[in-house]
Order: sequence, then structure tokens, then C-alpha cells
Amino acid sequence: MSEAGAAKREVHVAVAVIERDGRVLIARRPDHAHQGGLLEFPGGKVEPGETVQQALVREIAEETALVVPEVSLEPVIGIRHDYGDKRVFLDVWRTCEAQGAPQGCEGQPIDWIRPEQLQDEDFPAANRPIIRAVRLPSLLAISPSLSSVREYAGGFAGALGQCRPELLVLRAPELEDGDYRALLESVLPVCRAAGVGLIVHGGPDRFAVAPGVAGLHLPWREAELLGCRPVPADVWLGVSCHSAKQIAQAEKLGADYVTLGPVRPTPTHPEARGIGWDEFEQITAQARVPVFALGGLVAADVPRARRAGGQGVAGIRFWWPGD
Ligand SMILES: Nc1nc2c([nH]c(=O)n2[C@H]2C[C@H](O)[C@@H](COP(=O)(O)OP(=O)(O)OP(=O)(O)O)O2)c(=O)[nH]1
Repeated sequence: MSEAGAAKREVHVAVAVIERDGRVLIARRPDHAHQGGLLEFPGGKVEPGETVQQALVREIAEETALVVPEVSLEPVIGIRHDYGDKRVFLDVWRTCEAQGAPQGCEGQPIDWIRPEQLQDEDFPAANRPIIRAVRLPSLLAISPSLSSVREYAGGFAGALGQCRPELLVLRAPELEDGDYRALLESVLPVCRAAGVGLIVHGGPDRFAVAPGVAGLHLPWREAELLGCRPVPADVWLGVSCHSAKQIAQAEKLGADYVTLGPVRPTPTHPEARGIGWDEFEQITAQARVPVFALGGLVAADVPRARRAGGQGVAGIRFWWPGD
């Protein structure tokens, strides 16, 4: 094969997110290696004849001396990236059952770091979505569609207290901006008290008048109007997507996550057919951003979503009673 052909062959890399006490194990790549000098999650190439799980167990042992039970490995995300000189498929899995005290067996510095301290610029470019996937929860709560602001505020504290989602998208497309703001002002203190990050749903204008929120979630009709990321880097940017093309556009905007669906038909969008898990998996395989499955799903669907390459499940019914 020519040099150019060889350079373009995709390298399957097993990447491990090793979690312990709320921290993840990070190493520094040797200066002479590809992407040398940058930080990395432990891992390496999947050898011929190996499964990705076998490669992870081997690489973790070789690089860190930690012993990982193969059954403890769970899929996180798969990322295809072209560095120009090399094309990689980062096949990322997590474990929280690594046994032993980690060592930098190849002389590399290693450390336990809190997910919120991981900085994009310290890692190879392909790692941006991995860092998002590690920080994001597996459940993204979306608010139900109700007829009045009073109805919302009444039920919120109880339902949030029961489920305690890490993040909640406050979706109320039926409200005018003024009413939405009133709703936000009544719900934000409830979210703060419950330790729930509130993500504004709508266009950038709604985010601009909502200080202290955790992010902005753009419906597709808003995302398609934008040419660049409309919010700072330190808050979440989500986009509702329904196709691979829309996800590619969301990636251009610098989205931190997208939702994709409906996977099953849902009462909130009765006109839309469910795409099903096979199509969800096919679309997600090309994504370079964490993808939440949406539409008619419950918390018990999280493992299914993860097997299909997703981040988890977004929706209403897993946290809002009676929906
Ligand atoms: N292990 C690891 N590799 C990453 C990360 N991010 C990223 O882009 N990569 C890329 C860099 C390399 O091109 C490739 C990993 O290859 P490697 O050289 O570490 O694999 P290996 O341990 O099998 O090494 P070798 O046979 O080349 O010595 O994946 C990451 O977080 N962890």
C-alpha cells in the first residue's frame, strides 16, 4: 500500500476512563509519540484478534498496573477523528472497578483529576467530545408541556426532589418570552435548592436574560439560523437534532451535546415516526458529540442507549409523574 493509503487507514484505539472517588485517571503522552506531550486517557491500539475489552484490560495493565475486570467495562462514546497524518477511531469505555494503586509503568506522569478540571487544550483534539461525555450525566431531564406557569411551579419542587436529575432543560415553546422569563424566575431557585443545573430552551436571546443558568438548548429551528456558538465555553450548549446532517451542523456550532429522536413515537410529537434503535445507532456512530436518545424513553432505556453509542436518555417521563 502507498504511504498515503497507509496514513489514511483508520486505527482502532481502546481508550479507558478509569473512575475512582469522583476522579478520572489521566496520563501524559510521551513527547516523541503521536500527539506527544498532551494529556490522554490510558489506552492504545486494539491488536489483531483482540476485542476492544481485551485491549482495554491489557493496555490498562501495561500502562498503569491496574487490574480491570472485563465485565466492569461500559461503553462511553466512539469518536472518529482525522488528524491529517493519522485517522483514529477512539473506542471509549469506562470502569469504576480498577483494582490496585496506579503507576506510570512507561515512565509517564499520571494523576487523578476531577472531570470539571479537564481542559480541552491539554488533550488531543479528538478528546473534546470524550471530556463532554465524562462530565455529562446519563439522564437529561426535559420539562413537561403544561398550560400555565402556576401549574409548573406547583409540581416542580416535588418531582425534582424525587428524581434529582443533574441537568434540566426548561422547555416551554408555548410561552411568550415574558412568560418564559417569569417561569424561569420561579423555577430557577427550586433547581438551585435541589442541586439541579437549569438549561434554558429557545434562542440565544432567552439565554442572554437568564444569568446563572447552566446552559442553552437550541431547538433545531434556532440552531439552523446560527453560524457560531452563541454561549460561552463554560456553559452547556445542546441542540435538538433529527438527522446526521443536523448533528454535523450542531458540531460546527460547537455543541457540547445533542438530542436525537424520537427513537419511539411520543405524545409530545405524535406526527413524527420513531427512528428506532438501529437508525439511532447508525447516526450516532458518525457523531463527534455526545448524543442523548429522546422520545418515549425511560431511565431503564439508558443501557440500551449506551449500547447504541449514545450518552443516555433525555426526556420527560422518567422524572415527571404521570407523563
Ligand atoms: N490512549 C489514548 N490515545 C489517544 C487519546 N486521544 C487521542 O487522540 N489518541 C490517539 C493518539 C494516537 O494516535 C492513538 C493512540 O495510539 P498509541 O500510540 O497510544 O497506541 P499504543 O499504546 O498501542 O502505542 P504504540 O504501539 O504506537 O507504541 O490515539 C487518548 O485520550 N488516549
